[in-house]
Amino acid sequence: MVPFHYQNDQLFAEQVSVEQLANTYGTPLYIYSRQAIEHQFDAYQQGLGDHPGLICYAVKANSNLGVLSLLAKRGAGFDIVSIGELERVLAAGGAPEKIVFSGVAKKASEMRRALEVGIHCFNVESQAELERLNSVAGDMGIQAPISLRVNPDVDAKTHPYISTGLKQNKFGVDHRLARAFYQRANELQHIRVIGMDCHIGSQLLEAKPFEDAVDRLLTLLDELKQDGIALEHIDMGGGIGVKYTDQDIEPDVRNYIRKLVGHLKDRNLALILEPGRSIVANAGILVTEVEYLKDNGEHHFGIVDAGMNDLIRPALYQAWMDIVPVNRNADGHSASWDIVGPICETGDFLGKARDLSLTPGDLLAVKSAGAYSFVMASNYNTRERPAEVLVQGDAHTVVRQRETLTDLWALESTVD
Ligand SMILES: Cc1ncc(COP(=O)(O)O)c(C=O)c1O
Ligand SMILES: N[C@@H](CCCC[NH3+])C(=O)O
Repeated sequence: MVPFHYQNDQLFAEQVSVEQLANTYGTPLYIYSRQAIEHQFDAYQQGLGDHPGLICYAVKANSNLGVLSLLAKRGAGFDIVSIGELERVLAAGGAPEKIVFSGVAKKASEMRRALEVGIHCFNVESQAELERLNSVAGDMGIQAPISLRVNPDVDAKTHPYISTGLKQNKFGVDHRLARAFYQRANELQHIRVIGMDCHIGSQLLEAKPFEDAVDRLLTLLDELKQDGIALEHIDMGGGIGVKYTDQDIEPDVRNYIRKLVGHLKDRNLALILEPGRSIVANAGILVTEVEYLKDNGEHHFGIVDAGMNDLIRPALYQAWMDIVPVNRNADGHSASWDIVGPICETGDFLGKARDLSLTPGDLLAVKSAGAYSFVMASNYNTRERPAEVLVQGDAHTVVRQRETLTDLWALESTVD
């Protein structure tokens, strides 16, 4: 599935010209391909096959209602980390009983709402959270279904900011303390223990860390059996990486899941997964227009109308994201360009040293911008966040309008 491709040197999103979309909706502009999202989600379902389980899309990766609603229609469950994400999923038509709730800082009000709507399970991340949940569920006279997020202390070999399964990370409960945690949870009147969870990090390109984590969890499951605690599911989180650079080899989703399912054979355990990036990253691009070219003899700057406020991954994680011309035929000045934005920060770049041929007015597309891109955008420098458009075949729909300037200060007031 190649959602973005060239026809006569013009970039297309499915069957729609990207230039046409930019002319219609303006830039900067996020464009998503519906087929690409569905294709990736289907790969997860196919990997699962007949094995009981649930693919809970990690809402944080791209929480646009259009994206959530198409996944809900496809049968997806959802992994959420806040009441905001919960309400978004419900607003998009997601089924509450297919929601798992992760996150280290759940408030009592968030727990109450999640219990009220009847989510599938809380991925509890600490002893203190467990006690709070027991008390909230107790006040409501019900039981809260839980899974413990185990921190298996394995090195996911990814950027340190997006590694989550090491003992120095704030996530989950140390695997050495997990058995005692389960024993305690099992004694609590308003807790129903149903699963075991882990999520070791994001943008993982190797299978080994996942395998180490599965081994740790299965050992723990066997110990729990000895304690008379039988679980219904194991949740291996998200984390499968995507190809950003030519050196990246993207893991095969179906094979990965089939392998996982193989580990669970004869164990009577459903498999839950929480993929985010691998479902949406390559289904999106950010389109930006070149405003100015600037050259000091040593450095060539292509100054574009999208900045770190629109797409922060390069600035925050030194992430490399491919930048391509929308019109490959454009006659421009060829050089090794730093593609920089309008924000007053030196770290405001989308890419450095990119061999491109540029003229002011050209359109560029930043690829793999469907995940952790618009969701991390801000209004820094009082800039409206971009519009988001979903393409399906030759049709296109605005799934989020561009903000207007007055939106930006609508909640503020002046003083005398
Ligand atoms: C608990 C949890 N589940 C799932 C995900 C989704 O991860 P990814 O987008 O790498 O698939 C994340 C983000 O890293 C997460 O924190
Ligand atoms: N925001 C990160 C991923 C974070 C994963 C969330 N646990 C990125 O852009 O790569």
